[in-house]
Amino acid sequence: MSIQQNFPTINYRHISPIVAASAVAASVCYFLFSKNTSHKGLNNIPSPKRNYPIFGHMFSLGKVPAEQIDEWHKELGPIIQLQVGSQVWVVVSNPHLAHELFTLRGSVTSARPSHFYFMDIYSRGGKGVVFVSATKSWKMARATAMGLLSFASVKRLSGVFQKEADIMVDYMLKSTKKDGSVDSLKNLQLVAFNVIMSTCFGKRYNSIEDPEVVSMFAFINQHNIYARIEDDPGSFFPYLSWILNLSNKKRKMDQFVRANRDKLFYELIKEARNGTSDCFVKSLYETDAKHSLNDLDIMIMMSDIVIAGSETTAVAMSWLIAVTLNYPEIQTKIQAEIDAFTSEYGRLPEFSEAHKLPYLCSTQKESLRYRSITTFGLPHEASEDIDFKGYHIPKGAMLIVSMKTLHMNSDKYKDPEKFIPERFMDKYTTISSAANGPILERDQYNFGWGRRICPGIHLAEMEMFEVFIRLFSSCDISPALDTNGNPIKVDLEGFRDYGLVDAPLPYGFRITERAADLLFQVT
Ligand code: HEM
Repeated sequence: MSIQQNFPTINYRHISPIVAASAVAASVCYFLFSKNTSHKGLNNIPSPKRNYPIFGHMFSLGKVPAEQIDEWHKELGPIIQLQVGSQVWVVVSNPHLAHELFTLRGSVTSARPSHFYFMDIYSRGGKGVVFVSATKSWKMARATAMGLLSFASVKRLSGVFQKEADIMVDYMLKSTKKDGSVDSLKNLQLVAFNVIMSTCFGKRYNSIEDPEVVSMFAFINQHNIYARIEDDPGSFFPYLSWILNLSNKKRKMDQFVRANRDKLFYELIKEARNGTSDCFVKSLYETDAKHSLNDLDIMIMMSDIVIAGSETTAVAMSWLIAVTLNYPEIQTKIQAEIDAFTSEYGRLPEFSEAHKLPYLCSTQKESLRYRSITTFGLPHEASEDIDFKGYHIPKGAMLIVSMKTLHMNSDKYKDPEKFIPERFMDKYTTISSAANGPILERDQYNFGWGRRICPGIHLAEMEMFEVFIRLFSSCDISPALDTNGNPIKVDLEGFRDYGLVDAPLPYGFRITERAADLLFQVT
């Protein structure tokens, strides 16, 4: 299992001796010359022992930081402070605290921590939505993204979701016949990617091996690598910024982004503008001609949406399938619910009728709760000193949520280690309205908080709904078989670092058509 921490990713295997040695030297200077400030009347946030000079808690975080942080929360409570190099991390693990910090105090907690690659190279000094601080330009980009991804706008895309889901099911059926099983992620990645590409550029691909898809994933993969500490030692040890300046890494990063991301996206934008399909690019250039985004703003926004919107949804769907393979009764119940709908209405349900499928919708919520898509969401930053519930949070502190601890909170969720969709069945709400509603009614927290809450939530929710309706109405899924013909259990405990997200460990599964008398024929 790999070590994973989002934005920036710390992968200790990638801390070279030169970075470590320079960190020691630089941080000694930092400690000698930095001012010691006190904050009258305010308490220090509880902080774990094993805080070593220079590196702070960096190496105490262990191989799986989420698990160590979970332990520290059990020992010290729902808010803890860590020192990681020269960075201060404030980690919260309680829904109410997170809500107060990120939503109610959002005016001072909605910045993003500075990271050289994200800010200077990828976002060209602050353009786009995801990786930039809470500036005026972010506000404008975010408002545009919110418009593109609004419920009304996404609802018009249901045909795209349905078509991609049908193609996926058909392809998986053929692959199971041919190869015996299908991969846990690849087909879901293609659906999610095609949904985003159709939405943004009016373009889809037949295969994940298509050269353009390969180039896109290669770009995203390298993008995730540049997020690691090795590539931005300056944010952990400010005195190390010179390393980036001296080495030609900055130039390499810049060349990489221009030669790959910019080239790819400008080409896609050109095609979309000349094409006939309705898509975000067309709408930005034609319908909303009054908006004040320029070509570079639009290119970076599209890149943000592709990066934020494809792997996340694919991984969420892969977790739900993984759980269903280990607990076959879930599939039986979902199918019974869909069958009841189709026999009453003579057709498959639309997303607007999701409330008539409370078990499927609750399973989606429970799957997101049971296995979080990210370890820590995306970090925010304190843009000024904050007095938070009698604690002092220093300006510049990185503010993160411990998703695992939050989703395994036994005050909020009874028997949190168990997969129980029924826990959400007493009151139907969509995932998006729960996430944007009162704190007590939130079902899970994967989509973040406050002013930075995920604007793609409607798209993600509708896409997942359409995929599961199409998959479970016409097919049965079952685990792959070993060489003796025995079903292989899926490992739900481990996860693999998939850039911004935590994916299930690879598994295979079979999909077969349901018996003809059960099958509702899609026309
Ligand atoms: C299961 C699917 C998804 C999950 C779990 C997810 C999760 C998140 C999280 C945790 C954040 C950061 C929120 C914060 O800072 O508090 C975020 C931001 C964002 N997401 Fe998603 N996301 C998903 C799908 C999508 C999709 C489908 C899109 C676009 C089509 C999208 C676009 C964005 C954008 C643009 C942001 C940046 C918002 C900002 O910084 O202002 N996401 N998402």
